[in-house]
Amino acid sequence: MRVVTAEEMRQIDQDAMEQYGIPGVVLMENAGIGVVRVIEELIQNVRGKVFSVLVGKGNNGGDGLVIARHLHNKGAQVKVLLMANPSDFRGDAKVNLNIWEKMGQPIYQINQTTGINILKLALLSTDIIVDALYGTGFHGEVEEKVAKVIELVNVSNRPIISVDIPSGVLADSGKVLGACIRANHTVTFGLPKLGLVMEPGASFAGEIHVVDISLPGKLTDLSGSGKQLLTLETISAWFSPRSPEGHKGSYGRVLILAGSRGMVGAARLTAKGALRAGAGLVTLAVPESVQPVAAASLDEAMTKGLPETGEGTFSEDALDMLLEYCKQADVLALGPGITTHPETVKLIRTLLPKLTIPTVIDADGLNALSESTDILGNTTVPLVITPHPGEMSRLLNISVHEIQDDRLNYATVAAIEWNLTVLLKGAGTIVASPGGNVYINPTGNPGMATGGSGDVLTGIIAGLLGQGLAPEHAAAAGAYLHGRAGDLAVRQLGQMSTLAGDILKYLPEALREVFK
Ligand SMILES: NC(=O)C1=CN([C@@H]2O[C@H](COP(=O)(O)OP(=O)(O)OC[C@H]3O[C@@H](n4cnc5c(N)ncnc54)[C@H](O)[C@@H]3O)[C@@H](O)[C@H]2O)[C@@H](O)CC1
Ligand SMILES: [K+]
Repeated sequence: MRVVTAEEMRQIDQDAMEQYGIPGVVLMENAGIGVVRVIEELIQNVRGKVFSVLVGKGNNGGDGLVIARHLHNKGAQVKVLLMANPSDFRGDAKVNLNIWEKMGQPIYQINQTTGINILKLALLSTDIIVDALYGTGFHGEVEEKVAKVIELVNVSNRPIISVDIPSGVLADSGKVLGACIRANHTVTFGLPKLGLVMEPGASFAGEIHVVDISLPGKLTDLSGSGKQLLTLETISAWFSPRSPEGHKGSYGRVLILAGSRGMVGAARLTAKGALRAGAGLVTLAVPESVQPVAAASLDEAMTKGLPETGEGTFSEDALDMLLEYCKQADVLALGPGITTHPETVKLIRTLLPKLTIPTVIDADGLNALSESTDILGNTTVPLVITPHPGEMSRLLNISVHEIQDDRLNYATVAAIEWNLTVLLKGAGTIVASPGGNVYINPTGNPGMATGGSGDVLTGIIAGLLGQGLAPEHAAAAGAYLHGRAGDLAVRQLGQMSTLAGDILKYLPEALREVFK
């Protein structure tokens, strides 16, 4: 599903008005009706219920006034609480304020000194709160007066429905710089805004409902490159059912370069990730002394032992054998558990320019390249890199804080600069393609922050690449399925006890949903 910035949404609204002649007041009417419809789906009958509608001076407040009118017409008792002076209203919002006034309905101004007491009283007898203070036009931080209102609303213990976006969330980033409405539901118009799918905005938004406000499909369609929220529907379109004539060679021969003495588990988890994701054949290459251990509990994969250093990590001498194995594989995944031993680092740096097959690079595979990222940009094969913010910080040579502050931008810039697919881990994993596409993943939970979880993801992506998914689709579907499997695992096992191996166990269930 396409997601947009405030500016993109404003442009779409403007095009609807100017190119198609749809009056703004019609869009606002549709928006308000859309919210009321969602409310009716949630509580069936609004008759007799008491609503407090918080109204700001912009168009978001205008939507609030349409909502107030329709709720009133349906028999609800509605209190309009204005966080502005009536003289501040303009355009379509002013039209709707005038209608409300002409209906003889009361307006309570809560922007005055006595406002807080009026609000407290109103909230006491309120069943449901509608938040139409700020929408996509909001910038910066709410002022102190508004912050007090928001705090009262948040502790009122009443269900809160936010209009378009919770007031206080920045529409383009999901950032919350001060006070912010914590909604149970957010009804957003036309297309979801980025701030609703990126943290912390996503957590403030509660359940998201996207309603149609009659914007022409041509304006909202996802054409060319763009930003998408990953949904089951999105990723399902990238998979096709297996042909009855398929054999193991049809589903990809995946070679995995992973592990070291003391980190054999990382290698096995990667191999199992690829297998569970449907790879036809998996070969796991590990330092030679740990090969028996790697093979011991990995019935379905082949293993190879490669020359190693005294510390049990891959040595430079592994290069020729590795290149030979690559000739018999369709995809390579490298990095989990390989350490940053200087010889192993050299091996990775020498290997990269010689690669002949699509490759997924993770963990210490990325750390090996952090001082020579030019190698990444100079490979001739499709690459998918899967850094967590720490690895990304080493690659880009900027702080983790800076990366986390602008995740989408850094992932996009790196993907274009190095001409590869970037999967930036963390809450709301981002996948950016070299062509400028961006996918935001909504699945996953903090229970997945456990050793080995990333190794499983690397394996899944390699497995999907082997089955012919385009690199950006393999990375995006991999992130979605990995997160979904983690969500299913946590449902059974809880956030504290879920292990990486459990993500593997629930992956089949996540994949089954794709083929339902
Ligand atoms: N034609 C359109 O553009 C449509 C817009 N719609 C609604 O309009 C909203 C956008 O409306 P607006 O652009 O008027 O803006 P908003 O209503 O989101 O913003 C409210 C007002 O707050 C001001 N403001 C921004 N940051 C502030 C801060 N930190 N402290 C105090 N005041 C601040 C803005 O200048 C603006 O006047 C959407 O979110 C949506 O709800 C819908 O009615 C559908 C159609
Ligand atoms: K709002």
